[in-house]
Amino acid sequence: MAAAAAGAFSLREVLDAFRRCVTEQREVLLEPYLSGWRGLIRFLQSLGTVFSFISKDAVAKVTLLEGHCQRQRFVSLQSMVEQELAAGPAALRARPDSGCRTVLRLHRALRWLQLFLEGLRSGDPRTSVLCTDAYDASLAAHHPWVVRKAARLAFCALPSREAFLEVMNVGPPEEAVAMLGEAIPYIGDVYGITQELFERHKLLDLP
Ligand SMILES: CCCCCCCC/C=C\CCCCCCCC(=O)N[C@@H](COP(=O)(O)O)[C@H](O)/C=C/CCCCCCCCCCCCC
Repeated sequence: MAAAAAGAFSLREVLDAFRRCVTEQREVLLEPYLSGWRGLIRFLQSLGTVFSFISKDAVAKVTLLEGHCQRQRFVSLQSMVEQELAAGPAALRARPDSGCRTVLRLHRALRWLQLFLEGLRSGDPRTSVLCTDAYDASLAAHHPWVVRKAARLAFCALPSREAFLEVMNVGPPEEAVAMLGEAIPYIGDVYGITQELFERHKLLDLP
């Protein structure tokens, strides 16, 4: 039985989802994008209640996007941006539930993930420090003081590097590290395409 079907986290399945995201035309497909996020959230939920304020926010954002995809038949990030912008940039900026503003939050979190996985791969055993550094270089600037405080406190409860490598469910630590090396470029690719798309449409500061 696949690890995901059994409810366990599998880095392989997250990697596969992000690999499936990017088409030959460099479009980002939303179904595998959200599937990758669901896999990551499963992992976060397994870390315990101290992280539940983070996982609840991530679940809410993925659920909102799934609803948009079903109702508006969005297939790719590019089609979502195009359709939501059709009403004009001002109308889009006024919408608190738009797909674009919601993807932007996950997009910033994807940068956090990329930096954190690079840190794990580097061999540095200080997971809390790695996580805080990645957070400070990505999401922190977009969060109010109280969220930054709560997030940094939660990072102190992170498991050790060995535990992270084990929970990836890909075998011995050296294989887990190799898989990190495989996964990071796919995540970086999705991040880069999204960043360029949002930059081009001036959507990087959607309120
Ligand atoms: C083997 C290694 C695997 C690593 C797997 C990591 C799994 C991480 C899974 C999910 C990451 C969390 C994604 C959080 C999305 C946050 C989006 C956001 O910025 N939301 C804020 C703004 O939203 P709006 O109010 O504008 O709608 C919202 O205010 C946030 C609230 C919650 C706090 C978010 C803190 C984010 C910290 C990210 C690091 C997660 C640490 C996980 C440790 C493994």
